[in-house]
Amino acid sequence: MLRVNQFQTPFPLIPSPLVHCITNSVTCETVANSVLYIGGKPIMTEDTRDFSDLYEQVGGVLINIGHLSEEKETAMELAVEEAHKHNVPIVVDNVGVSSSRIRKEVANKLLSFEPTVVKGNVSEMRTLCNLASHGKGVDAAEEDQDSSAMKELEEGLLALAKIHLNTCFLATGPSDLVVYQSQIVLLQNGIEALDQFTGTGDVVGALIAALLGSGVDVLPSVLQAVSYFNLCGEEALEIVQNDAKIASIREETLNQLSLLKQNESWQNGIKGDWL
Ligand SMILES: Nc1ncnc2c1ncn2[C@@H]1O[C@H](COP(=O)(O)OP(=O)(O)OP(=O)(O)O)[C@@H](O)[C@H]1O
Ligand SMILES: Cc1ncsc1CCO
Ligand SMILES: [Mg+2]
Repeated sequence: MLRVNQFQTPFPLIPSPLVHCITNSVTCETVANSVLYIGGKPIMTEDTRDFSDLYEQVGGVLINIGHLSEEKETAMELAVEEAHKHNVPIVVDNVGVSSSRIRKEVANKLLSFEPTVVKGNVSEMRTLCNLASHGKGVDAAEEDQDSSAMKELEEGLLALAKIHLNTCFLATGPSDLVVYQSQIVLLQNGIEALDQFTGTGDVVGALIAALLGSGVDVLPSVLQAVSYFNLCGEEALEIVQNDAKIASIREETLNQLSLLKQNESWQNGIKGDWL
């Protein structure tokens, strides 16, 4: 069992981290607001002329490959270089990597920069491990979520983690697999509805970048950001129970991002195990 008080709560985020996000325009606004709701400061820019000044202030960076273009690819590489120069933690979200060769090329190039965290849903992370993936577009497939597929993914991520010693790998889904060096954790919070509206994975990536940006260590940042988001979903379902329309669950999950952290014992709800 994961001991819930093993890690100090990261909230309030002090100092409030500036989180530079290069992300997709589908969920850009939701991602920016989510960073604000948990106490960070988002800035969404892809104009490389901003970067050298900006990185004097940036605490964490999110690179989400959901919407690619050649210009964006260049911006992503420059942002990662600036981040390294300034010792800024980097989160890479491999959105849609199972669905096109160019996304896989970009994902592999970004991985070679040794990001702090590399994430995706289970199908996306299978692609990164060179395992067969049934992911469709930006969504994961059920076939990639059964126990034998998860075991295979665990082994694939362990092998990647042996090569990339400074990178923590996160595969999200009904259970979330976290592999960092030789440590493996399986998290179990969340609700099914979190896979029924878009951008939940994008938000989780931004929350991780915010926690890293306020100085939280790598493994606690990943475990707490995923669990916090999923507990917000659980709270939301309780609140809207009698009106369980998907957009209401979405809205209440986002409301909970600013509310749940006011409960000092929010971590008591975390479910997970070291494997
Ligand atoms: N069936 C489920 N049960 C519980 N939690 C879930 C479920 N599906 C997803 N989640 C949670 O929702 C969050 C996003 O996971 P998901 O794997 O759907 O990301 P994603 O596919 O990258 O999302 P998106 O592309 O829409 O941004 C994670 O915190 C995950 O734990
Ligand atoms: C639907 C979609 N397409 C590209 S990015 C995105 C949002 C989920 O990440
Ligand atoms: Mg999803």
